[in-house]
Amino acid sequence: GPSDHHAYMRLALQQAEKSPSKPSNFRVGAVLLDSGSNHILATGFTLELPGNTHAEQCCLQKYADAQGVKEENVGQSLPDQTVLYTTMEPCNLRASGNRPCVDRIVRTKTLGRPGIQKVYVGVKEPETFVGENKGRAKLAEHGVESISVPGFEDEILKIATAGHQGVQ
Ligand SMILES: Nc1nc(=O)c(N)c(NC[C@H](O)[C@H](O)[C@H](O)COP(=O)(O)O)[nH]1
Ligand SMILES: [Zn+2]
Repeated sequence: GPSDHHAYMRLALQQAEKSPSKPSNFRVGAVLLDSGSNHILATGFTLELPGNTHAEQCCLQKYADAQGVKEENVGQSLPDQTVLYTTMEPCNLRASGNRPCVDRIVRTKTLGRPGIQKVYVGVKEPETFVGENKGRAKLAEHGVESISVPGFEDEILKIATAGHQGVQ
């Protein structure tokens, strides 16, 4: 129910606080969850893993590692009712040119596996780096529902932009 969504978004926010601040990205936290059993599959935060990684990407990579598969094939190992909580909506374009998380999420739907069914989002991505993020529509096209979890916007953005120029 709604209180569960708040609890998981709070957990994602706690992950974001672990992220080192960097002026060229946002500090984001994410939680990969089997909503059928309420078992947390993985948590992640921006830059947790080496290689300019995103929070959502770290969740997928960590779970893939635990399952002994490559991240690109992680969809085959995800439980039937997998959802993702992320403090900021998944990126649809990255200034670095690295593979966006929307593509990584869509890629989990493969070989008849349901992959990530829903993405619970704390805030939309600010237009700081790549303009308007239109990833929600792309997720919807591929059957991934995006659901807003309100109430944490100020905290999320404060954490996300720590270390940015001109932010107190
Ligand atoms: N949802 C989300 N999770 C993250 O962990 C993260 N860092 C961003 N940030 C989005 C922003 O658009 C990109 O951070 C910049 O476009 C720079 O791109 P890189 O991060 O260097 O690939 N967004
Ligand atoms: Zn991303």
